[in-house]
Amino acid sequence: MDAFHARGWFEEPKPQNAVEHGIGTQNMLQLTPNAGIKPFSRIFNWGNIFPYVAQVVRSEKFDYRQVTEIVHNDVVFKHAIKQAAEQTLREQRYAKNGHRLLGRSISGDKDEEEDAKEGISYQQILRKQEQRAITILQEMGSTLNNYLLAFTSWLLYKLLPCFLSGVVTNTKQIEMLKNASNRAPDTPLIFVPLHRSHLDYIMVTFILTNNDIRSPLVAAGNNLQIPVFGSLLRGLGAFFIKRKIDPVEGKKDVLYRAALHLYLTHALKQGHNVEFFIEGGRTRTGKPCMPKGGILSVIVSAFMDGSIPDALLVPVSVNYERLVDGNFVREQKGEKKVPETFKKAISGIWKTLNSSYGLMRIDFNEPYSIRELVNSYNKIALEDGSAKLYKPAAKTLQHSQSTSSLYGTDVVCEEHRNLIESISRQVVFDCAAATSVMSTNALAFLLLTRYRNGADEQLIAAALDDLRNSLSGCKDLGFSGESSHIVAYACDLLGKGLVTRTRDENGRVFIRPVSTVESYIELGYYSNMLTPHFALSSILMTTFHALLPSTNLPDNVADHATATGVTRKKLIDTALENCLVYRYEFILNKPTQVLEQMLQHQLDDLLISGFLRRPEVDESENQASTRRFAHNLGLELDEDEIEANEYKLEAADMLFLSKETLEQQRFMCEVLAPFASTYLAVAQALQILHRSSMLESEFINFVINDLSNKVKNGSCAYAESISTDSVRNCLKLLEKWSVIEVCNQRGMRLISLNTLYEMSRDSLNTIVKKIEAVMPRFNKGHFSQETNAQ
Ligand SMILES: CCCCCCCCCCCCCCCC(=O)SCCNC(=O)CCNC(=O)[C@H](O)C(C)(C)COP(=O)(O)OP(=O)(O)OC[C@H]1O[C@@H](n2cnc3c(N)ncnc32)[C@H](O)[C@@H]1OP(=O)(O)O
Repeated sequence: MDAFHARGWFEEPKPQNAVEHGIGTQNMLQLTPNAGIKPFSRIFNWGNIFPYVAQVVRSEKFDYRQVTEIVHNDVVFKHAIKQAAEQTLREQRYAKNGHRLLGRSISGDKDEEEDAKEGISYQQILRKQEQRAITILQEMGSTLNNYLLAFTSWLLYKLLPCFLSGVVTNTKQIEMLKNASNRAPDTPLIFVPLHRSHLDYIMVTFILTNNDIRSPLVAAGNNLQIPVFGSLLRGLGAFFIKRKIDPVEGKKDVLYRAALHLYLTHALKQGHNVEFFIEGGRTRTGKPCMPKGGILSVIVSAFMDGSIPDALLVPVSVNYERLVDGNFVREQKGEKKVPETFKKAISGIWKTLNSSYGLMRIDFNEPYSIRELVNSYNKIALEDGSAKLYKPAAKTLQHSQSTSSLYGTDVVCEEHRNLIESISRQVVFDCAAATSVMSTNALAFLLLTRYRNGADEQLIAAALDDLRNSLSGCKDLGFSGESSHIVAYACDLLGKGLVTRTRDENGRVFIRPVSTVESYIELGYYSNMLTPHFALSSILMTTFHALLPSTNLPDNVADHATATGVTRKKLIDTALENCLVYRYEFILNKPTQVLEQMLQHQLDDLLISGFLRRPEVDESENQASTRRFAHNLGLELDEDEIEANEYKLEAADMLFLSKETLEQQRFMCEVLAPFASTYLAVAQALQILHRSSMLESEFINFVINDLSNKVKNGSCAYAESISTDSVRNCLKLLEKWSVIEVCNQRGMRLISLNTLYEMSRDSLNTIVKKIEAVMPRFNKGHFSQETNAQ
């Protein structure tokens, strides 16, 4: 194992500790930058003997101000309490009298008399709302303090090495953050990590604290408010929020919204850094989830209304060789999430301490300035001439509601929504793109896309070499060294539950995935880290094969070559449509990138790599472009000439199958095939909604059971297609396409077919066909010919 290198770490392999420092990266578990600093130069430096104690004692202490009191005294909060009381009063009157009395004023003497007769008291309601406001703030507020941070930090120095071989980060990135916070101390840092594990937020705070950067307040779901741990997290920076902000769909919880809005705004004003998980929870699939906009909208509003001069959004990428919190297989199979409890937390910690998870990699990416983001959004809006410009308020808004955030006007204006959505998609895209690929990601990806039935270790190592070549320059690799060693190392980390390694009588090692549904789903989690990177190529390859005419053309067809090719335009147009199928599954481009251009680039790359073939035309590229130019100008040509030219143009733009790379093409198609299978199963299941609506959860269970049966009887080749998350994403797509309607009845989501699809079976078949277009044609197309030939 000593030849294996985690990137930039194992320059001088040491058997006792697999991690070595490399250029630019550091193992944070071994770094105690403050330990060697003597407070008084003449005194004996005990820091050299107790480096961890010295580190935490000597690290910089900050003034972490409490903000609940400030929020409580804010006039806007008092106004929100009144608003909430009036809302309740109206509801109570409605419950007693129906809409007859809805128009009544809140506090006229006569109305109060009427209310008293019906047993309704506004003053009592107001007192209850005041009480509720205090409870909300108490439950929300963080009690971040230096002493608890220091003690926990010391404990982590001792405990983390028990189960992690290292926490790798780039020291330049830390320097960049320090400089940013020193240069503009009144500009808060907003850390936005993609969420994989509970260790994410622990490590972000640990690294910042130990590098003398202000620890952030972290938005934590209130399901983590469990005994003991809840208070600990609160003292370490957590401020608790409801995961679903409005308990009743369609009715805004104004008081809660105001509390969260004001808590965050005042925290930023008081100089706190903030961290939040923009996906709203840990990814269950290994690939990023679609972002949520609530917290970000408050931060942008704080800049807009002049509460803060700017804020720096720091996208944080986190990855693990082996996920510390176990896996999400149960949830993907449709079983309910087990709630967080004290017992579960303790047993989780115990299990973690007794296991080995390899390396954790954490990257603090280049920050975005909110000010700059808003400016560039405005620039685009100006060029477009369509959207409204966004301008920060001329002076601080102190007593009015925001017009653009959680607590504000009833409808958040569309421009603001677009701005927040663009920023959040940009951040998620960047975080995902900057996430380092770990050895386990690479191995799982190869096993699932190429060697589902297993392969010789040397073959997998050669495939890993290819993968590393194809990733070089565009993805950061969290490992280095000989591929055969990396494969063996990754197998060990994934463990016997996921992959088996057997040696035959000739001493050759054979590696294969364990063939259970659970192991495929878990391998899918590791593999999916790479899936977004190959998604566009996979869509292009799948679309190309779907568009290729039948393989059984008789040889006497007039122009065989043209008949077995696809025009570039047709390929791009159809691929664009297919990209839309995955709109809730992947963020395929940044808001600043044009998807069509990205597809064109990706297609050029596929051509360069020999996945597709260009025609061998009998004219030079120069001649072709002149012809194209003339065509575009619509120069005068006679009919025959036009026809001949168009034919030549089309022939020059044709793309053909490359028989030499069929195997690689198949691998590329395999990347998205499991998602396509899930989507197809959902589309096919829609018919059970005919003339009857169904609870969304029941429908999801139906699809998951259907997929499980298909996997069992072999009609679905991908056990990892059993994915509740992808079923949900597909339902969002169908809702967007107006195929289904989702309505909320007393907190339960009911789905039914829209009228058009209810009336006509043909329309439903069109949807099935539209989704079938993203299924690779392994059984009908050129791949099956290749298989037949073998
Ligand atoms: C030394 C060592 C120490 C170590 C030890 C450290 C430990 C230190 C702490 C531990 C800490 C634990 C941390 C755990 C990790 C989690 O617990 S992760 C889960 C919790 N965090 C999050 O969810 C953060 C991201 N989520 C959000 O921002 C969500 O929007 C919210 C705020 C939760 C609300 O979600 P929701 O109820 O689903 O509602 P959503 O559809 O998002 O919209 C709500 C409103 O936001 C606004 N909004 C939404 N989208 C937009 C938009 N695009 N534009 C404008 N406004 C928008 C609108 O006002 C919207 O209301 P409507 O106008 O639609 O009615």
